[in-house]
Amino acid sequence: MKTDGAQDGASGAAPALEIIGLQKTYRTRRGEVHAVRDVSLTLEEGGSLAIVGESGSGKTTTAKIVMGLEAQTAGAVRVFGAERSAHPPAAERRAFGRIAQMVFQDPYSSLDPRMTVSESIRSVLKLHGGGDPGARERRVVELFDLVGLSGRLLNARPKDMSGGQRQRVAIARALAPEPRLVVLDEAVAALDVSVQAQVLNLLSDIREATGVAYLFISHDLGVVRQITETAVVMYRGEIVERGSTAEILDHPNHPYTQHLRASIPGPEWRDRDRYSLPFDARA
Ligand SMILES: Nc1ncnc2c1ncn2[C@@H]1O[C@H](COP(=O)(O)OP(=O)(O)OP(=O)(O)O)[C@@H](O)[C@H]1O
Repeated sequence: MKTDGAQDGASGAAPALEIIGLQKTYRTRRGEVHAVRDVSLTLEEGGSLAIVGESGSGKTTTAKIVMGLEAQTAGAVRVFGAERSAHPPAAERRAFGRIAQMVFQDPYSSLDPRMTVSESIRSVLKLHGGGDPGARERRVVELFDLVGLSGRLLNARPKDMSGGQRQRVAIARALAPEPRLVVLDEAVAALDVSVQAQVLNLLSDIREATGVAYLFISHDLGVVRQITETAVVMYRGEIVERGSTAEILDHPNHPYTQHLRASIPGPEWRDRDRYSLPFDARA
C-alpha cells in the first residue's frame, strides 16, 4: 500500500474500502480450499457494512486479507483509495494501522494479560506516535470516557474485568490511533444479549461522533440490523446477496439468506428451525 496515497484518498472521495475480485485458496494436504471466491464490495467513507454468513463462509478470511494478516490469491483491496499490498512490510503495516484497526471476538486473547488495560492502550498510542507521555495519559482517559468505562478501571488487568468491559477496552484500543476504518470480527458474539446491545449502541454512537467506517462481520442477522446500513451475505466463499440491511432482512431473496433469517428468534420463529440441518444450496 502506498501510504501517501492513503492520505490523499482519506481527504478525497475514495471509499473507505473497496474489495475487487478477491480470491483466497488455501492449499491443504487434503486439497484446495476456496475460502473466498470473487468477492467484490464497497464500503463508503463513514458507512457501516456487514458481512454475514455462517461458520466457514469466508468472512474472517476476507477480514484478515483487508487487514494484511493473510495474502490474497487474487484480487485487490483498496483502503481510502490506496492499494493494500499482499505482503506489506513492517513500516507499511504501521502506517496502515493509523488508518485501519481490527476488533476481534475474544478480547481476552487480543489484550496482553500482563499489562494493565491503560498500559495496553498507551502502547498502541506510543506505536502510532501519540504525543508525549502526558498527552498519551490524557488520551487514555478520553478513550475510556468514549467507550463508557470508569476511570477506576484504568489500572485493572483484563482478568479483573467482565467480558463487556474487556470488549470496551479492545474497542478503545482500536480507536486509539483515530482510524478511519474499523473491522469488527464477531466483536459482540461472546457477550450476553444485554451487554451486546450496550456495546452495539456504543459502536453506533462512536461512528456518529467520529465518522469512522465499520466493516462488521457477524453470523447474526439480528446484530447486523442494529449496527449496519448495508450488508453482503456470504455462502461458501461467495457473495450470494447484497443490499440494504433492512431490505435483506425483511425480504431475503436468496434461499441461503432465507435460511439464515429463519434462525433469528422472532414472531415468526419456529422451534423446528433451531434444529434444522446446515443449509446446503445443492440439497
Ligand atoms: N489457514 C487455513 N488453512 C486452510 N483452510 C482454511 C484456513 N483458514 C480458513 N480456512 C478455511 O476457509 C474457509 C473459510 O473460513 P473462514 O474462517 O474465513 O470462515 P468464517 O465464515 O469466518 O467462519 P468462522 O466464523 O468459523 O471463522 C473454511 O472452509 C475454513 O476451513
